[in-house]
Amino acid sequence: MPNRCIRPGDNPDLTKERETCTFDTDELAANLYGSRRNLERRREISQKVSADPDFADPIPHEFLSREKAVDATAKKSKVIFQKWKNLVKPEEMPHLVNEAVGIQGFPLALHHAMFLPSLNSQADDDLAAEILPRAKAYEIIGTYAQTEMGHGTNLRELETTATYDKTTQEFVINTPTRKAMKWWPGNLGKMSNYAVVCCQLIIDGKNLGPHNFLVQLRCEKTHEPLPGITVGDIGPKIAYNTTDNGFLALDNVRIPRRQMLMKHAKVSPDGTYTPPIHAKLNYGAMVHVRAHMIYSHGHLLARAAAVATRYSAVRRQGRIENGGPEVQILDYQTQQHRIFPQIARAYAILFAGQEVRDQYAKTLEGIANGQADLLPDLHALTSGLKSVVTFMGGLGIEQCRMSCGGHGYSDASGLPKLYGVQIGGCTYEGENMVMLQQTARYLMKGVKWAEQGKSLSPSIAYLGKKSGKSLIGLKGGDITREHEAILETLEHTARRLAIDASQLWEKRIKGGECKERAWNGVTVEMNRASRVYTRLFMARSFHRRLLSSPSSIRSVLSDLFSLYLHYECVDMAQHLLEDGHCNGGQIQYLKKRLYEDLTTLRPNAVSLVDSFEISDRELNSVLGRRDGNVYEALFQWAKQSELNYTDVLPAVKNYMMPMMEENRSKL
Ligand SMILES: CCCCC/C=C\C/C=C\C/C=C\C/C=C\C/C=C/C(=O)SCCNC(=O)CCNC(=O)[C@H](O)C(C)(C)COP(=O)(O)OP(=O)(O)OC[C@H]1O[C@@H](n2cnc3c(N)ncnc32)[C@H](O)[C@@H]1OP(=O)(O)O
Ligand SMILES: Cc1cc2nc3c(=O)[nH]c(=O)nc-3n(C[C@H](O)[C@H](O)[C@H](O)COP(=O)(O)OP(=O)(O)OC[C@H]3O[C@@H](n4cnc5c(N)ncnc54)[C@H](O)[C@@H]3O)c2cc1C
Repeated sequence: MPNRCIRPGDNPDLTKERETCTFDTDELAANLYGSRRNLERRREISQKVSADPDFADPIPHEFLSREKAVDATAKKSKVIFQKWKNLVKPEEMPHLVNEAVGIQGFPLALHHAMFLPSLNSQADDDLAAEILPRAKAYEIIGTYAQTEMGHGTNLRELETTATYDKTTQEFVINTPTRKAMKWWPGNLGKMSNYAVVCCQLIIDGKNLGPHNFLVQLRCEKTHEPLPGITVGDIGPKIAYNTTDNGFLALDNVRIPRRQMLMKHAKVSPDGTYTPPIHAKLNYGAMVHVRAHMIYSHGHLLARAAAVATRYSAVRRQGRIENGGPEVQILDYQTQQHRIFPQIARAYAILFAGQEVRDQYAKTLEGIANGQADLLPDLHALTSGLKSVVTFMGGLGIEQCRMSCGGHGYSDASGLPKLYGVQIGGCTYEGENMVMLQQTARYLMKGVKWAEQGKSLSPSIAYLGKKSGKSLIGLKGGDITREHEAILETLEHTARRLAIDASQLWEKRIKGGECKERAWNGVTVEMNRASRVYTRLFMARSFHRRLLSSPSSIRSVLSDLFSLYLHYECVDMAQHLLEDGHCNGGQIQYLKKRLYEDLTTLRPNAVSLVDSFEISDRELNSVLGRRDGNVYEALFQWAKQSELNYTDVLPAVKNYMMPMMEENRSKL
């Protein structure tokens, strides 16, 4: 079944790859994006962005200074949020932004990712009615300022205060120390004129913990900082350099009482405090991003896998047997072992990302109706997924980069930037080690509920099941039964690790340690349990997708799922072996199956990444271009380096030439 990416003039190796494809790449892409219509819209947006002169790049971003890159990004963002705003649906916006602007951030990133969601879910009706229409119409730009120079993880110790003044019915917002400055919030430095600022709420001298407040930072007319406000950019970073992550100090800035976000927690004019229905509803914007970043991080890995796979199909280097032409590097088993699991993981993450977004929407609906009972499960799942996916994605992108040899190290590959953006996710929205512990807290409760025979939510239902013997390798040639056997083994392992961690914790408590110190003595094991819980969820989610897929793509998805399961199990072999649930022979069997999967998937590798349906513009990689004509493109790309504007650089003229001249004259 030919892949529809084939076009005349393409690199012949890539064309051959696409001709040997065994499935309909459009069917898989439509399944990935939800429907044929969504796929068509995705293509339409890509084509229209490419054709819009307002989005044209005179030179690639990689060659721009930070200031110029920020400028170009702001210019394009204006086009998106004025000219294009009504041409796309909200759910198409992330694709439009990726396509038009790229992945390093843009002036309205935090406005969309956190400012609007905070206001939507936490502002009371009056404040929402006043501010939301203005924010949605982009009359103002906002961000989410929570992290401080001294505290990011431990929100209980944030130092910024909002002290209620009953006499004027105002909050006084203050930054008491240098390290209490807000530090890191995206788009805070230069773009935003408003922010949701997280402060300790103080009433009558009593600290009621972190709450959110809407604060105007800059004059709406001049954009100058308002009195009492010190604000700016924190400087260059590994990536996200078109984002103005910022600092902010507030010197006793007064805001009206109604600018506290009071949908859940409330302060009445006389200073009476009413707590929310769930203590952590103030943390809702973080759950929003965690729930959405899974999918977007899956897409980052998908891009890297697309670059590495296509490039490995056009790159020829060395021979496997003597004689004949040099081989495509994609034929080396080590190359397949590096790249194919990344393709499978990218699909797995995208599928899980879609499921968790749906779960988030349901939870939000419940909260709107006064029911927060789905929140703990969602918080545990998003915390685990955010941690596992960003780490897995970072490792995967780095594998893809290394698999492209020297050219992978060049910005022309697009891979270094992808890596920088991906690993940012290990830190933001809660450092991974910290978030895994949030998941572990929930697992520990789950273990107890299971012991007590209580009902368990779907994501931890496995904690209540009984383990049988692992049937890996004992299910004959039936792939469906093999998948089930592996999933059951993963369930056993996730359950066993959670129970072991719980017992280790209890043992320390019984030994005399307080709960918290005992916890710190077992967190490595706790986090291990959280990771396996998360990886089990991802495997189950992929399996659900496989079972519901149309027959036209069932076979290739099943091959991919097999590789995914075999790879994950070999990667986690230590956990499978530790309690004797699996034996060495079963791990050998899984490895053998994995190597078979590499061979099975080889003919479909290029087509599997074509089905990610990432346009050349969005991919932004000379090595990953759809037509595979990389060498000429590499030279054309390098010619644009600013060092090539002149043959003899001032740096050479001013320093190197005189040095050589002086040294020559000494002889
Ligand atoms: C154009 C359109 C674009 C659309 C874009 C949409 C999506 C965007 C996708 C990508 C984003 C792109 C760009 C954005 C890039 C970067 C943005 C980054 C932003 C930030 O980083 S914001 C700052 C984030 N900061 C953190 O995450 C801090 C981490 N720390 C914490 O969360 C907490 O301090 C803590 C670790 C959870 C501890 O808090 P604490 O109050 O001490 O609580 P505990 O005692 O540990 O727990 C008590 C109890 O509460 C439960 N809990 C904790 N948190 C939550 C929560 N958020 N929700 C629900 N429940 C929660 C916890 O489980 C405990 O429960 P128990 O039952 O066990 O008691
Ligand atoms: C690209 C980027 C964008 C960001 N955007 C925003 C934004 O828009 N708004 C905003 O408010 N913030 C933002 N942040 C800040 C980010 O949310 C914090 O950096 C993050 O929550 C981690 O907090 P921290 O920096 O205080 O790290 P720390 O907590 O100091 O972590 C340092 C180390 O200590 C460990 N550690 C800390 N506490 C524990 C614990 N309890 N148990 C075990 N280990 C622990 C961590 O695991 C880590 O290894 C952004 C950060 C980045 C990198």
